[in-house]
Amino acid sequence: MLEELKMQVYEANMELPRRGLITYTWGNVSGIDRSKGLLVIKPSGIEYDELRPEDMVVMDLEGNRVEGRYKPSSDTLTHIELYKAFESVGGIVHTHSPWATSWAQACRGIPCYGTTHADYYYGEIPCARSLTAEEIQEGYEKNTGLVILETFANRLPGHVPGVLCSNHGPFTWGKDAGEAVHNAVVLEEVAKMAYQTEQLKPGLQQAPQALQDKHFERKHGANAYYGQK
Ligand SMILES: O=C(CO)[C@@H](O)[C@@H](O)COP(=O)(O)O
Repeated sequence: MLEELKMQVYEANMELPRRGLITYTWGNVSGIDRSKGLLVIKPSGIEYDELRPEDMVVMDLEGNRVEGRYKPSSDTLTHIELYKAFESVGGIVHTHSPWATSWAQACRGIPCYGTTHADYYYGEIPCARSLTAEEIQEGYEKNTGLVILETFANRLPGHVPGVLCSNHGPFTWGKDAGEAVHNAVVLEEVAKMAYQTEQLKPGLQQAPQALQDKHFERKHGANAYYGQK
């Protein structure tokens, strides 16, 4: 079942160590088939160099395993909350990539200091609030998804394709698993640049709004013209 999606999700997972976003098994990628209401996700805790396409786990949106010999990623219920709320999203990534995770551990959103950021993320990349002790003890992974959704109450997931979870790490998404990985790579680069920018100039303001608007619009707006559009 879902052989093509399994291959896509497998390849997207394997891109994480190639891009230096993963140490050991610290991350996961999923993709969804909306017509079937099923998602495919990496199994939990299996070393990347042992992973095979057929090891990907098929889940329904209620959190039941539909196919696969392994247990799914421990973050599956977070992915499910995001898929349920963000209808345009087709792929999700979670990593502990060090620069993005450093901002998450500082419980800080990443300000938009330049056009690299604005080309992909419109405005600050937010940091979701910390979970309460009760939210951690009961339903932790689902609640991680719910606080991300709280953070997006007044944001569009298509404008800001990622978030930081306080004291934890980043989640990113996209139209499919490959685009979600692309956005994870960009987030890591932008997190590094923002840190270095603040070292060079503490107290800096975000990039001018007109510049942020121009760079986001020319790639993603109704009249986008970046590349071969
Ligand atoms: O946050 C954590 C562990 O603290 C997980 O995201 C990470 O180790 C990946 O777990 P899975 O192998 O996907 O279950």
